Amino acid sequence: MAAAGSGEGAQPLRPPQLRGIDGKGTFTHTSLAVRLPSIVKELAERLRLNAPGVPSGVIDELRRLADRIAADEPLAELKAPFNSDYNQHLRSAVAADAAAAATEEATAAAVLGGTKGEHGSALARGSWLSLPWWLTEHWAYRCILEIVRPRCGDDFDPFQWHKKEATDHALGALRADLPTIAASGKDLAPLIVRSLWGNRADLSLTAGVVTAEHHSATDAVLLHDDCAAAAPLLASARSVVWVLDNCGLELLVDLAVVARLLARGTSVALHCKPDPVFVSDVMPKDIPLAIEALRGCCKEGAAAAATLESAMAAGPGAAQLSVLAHDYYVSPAEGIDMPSDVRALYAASDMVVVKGDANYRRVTGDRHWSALASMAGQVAPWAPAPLLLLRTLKSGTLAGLTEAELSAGEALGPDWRVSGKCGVIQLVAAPRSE
Ligand SMILES: O=P(O)(O)OC[C@@]1(O)O[C@H](CO)[C@@H](O)[C@@H]1O
Repeated sequence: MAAAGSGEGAQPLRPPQLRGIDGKGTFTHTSLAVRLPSIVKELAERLRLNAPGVPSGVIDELRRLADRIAADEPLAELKAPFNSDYNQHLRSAVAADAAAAATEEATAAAVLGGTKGEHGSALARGSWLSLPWWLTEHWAYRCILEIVRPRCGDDFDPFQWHKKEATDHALGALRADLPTIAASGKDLAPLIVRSLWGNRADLSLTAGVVTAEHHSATDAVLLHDDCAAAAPLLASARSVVWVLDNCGLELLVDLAVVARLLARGTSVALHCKPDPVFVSDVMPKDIPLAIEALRGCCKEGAAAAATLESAMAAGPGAAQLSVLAHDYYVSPAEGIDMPSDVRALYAASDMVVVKGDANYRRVTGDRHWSALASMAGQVAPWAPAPLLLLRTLKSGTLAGLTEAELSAGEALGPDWRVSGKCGVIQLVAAPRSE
């Protein structure tokens, strides 16, 4: 087990983070070597076709970025002032890997009589595949911003066409869902389950191509279900932080569910990304657009939109809706290292709903936990409030399962952890520290 990344000495030991060099054939390797370059290439192509105002130099640079990732080049420090905080993450990771590589090399040399340790020398590369995936994936989106912002403007969202398309595609499924969501009663379990499966419809899984394939949950497998404990806790919550994930069906369903919470008197703070990342992740400007889509969808959508808007304007004493975009959510920081202001907001709420795969990876630190590791005891004992993790499995990190759940997952075939077919509803209720 490796020591905690940037944490202080008192932190418990944690397993290593996922990396492309975990091996050919691993999802992490394929995701970095193939999928990420295709996301960037697809973006370049979309901008060429959809955004005539985007200079051709931007398109060319995006293509070159895709090639650099595919060629597993070493990461270079970012240059734009808005990216300056990120370089510290890179420097720490490179320094930690250089130290680990030196140890591995020495061990391999001693054990193998002078032969170099392959993993050790790979670790020392400081490249897309060798550095922690959690860092390199964020890095790719910072590089994209560094290419587009100077020439397209600070507010330019290169994924705006993806997001619009995902929203348009979602309307049919949404129309079918909204009456059920609007008619939900005291038991919030069905709303929790609906919000979970909204996370299947995600664009980075399909490398930026919008499909309707994941809009239905009929073939989905709920591997771990803490609804029985989570639903009453959510029902009694006075204030909830809701960490959003993707635009499209997921955001639309989540807003409809949030409208139900507001109608019950629960205040909700929506937390989202300040910058465009992971293709379709929600930024503040996407929320009014989603509310408009809800309004135009059907009468239940219009009612939800009205509830959301009046809660945004509500004063003290009424259920309020607020939106916060925080840099934490676009940084490669792990949950254990969350900034103190985010920690305080979590601690002041009765529950934090954490949506999706990437936000789950942040909670686990994107580490190689045993799937049987205890969420509250080992993975996230630092949680300042009960966390409700609603995640479809689209990447390797996983914890908090029972032996039976692990066997059930394994019985589904080799890609059960990454295919988006399985979901988990996990309540992480570590003892509160007050
Ligand atoms: O957070 P989401 O939208 O659920 O999923 C995002 C994500 O799954 O997309 C890729 C899919 O494998 C991963 O890099 C990343 O974690």
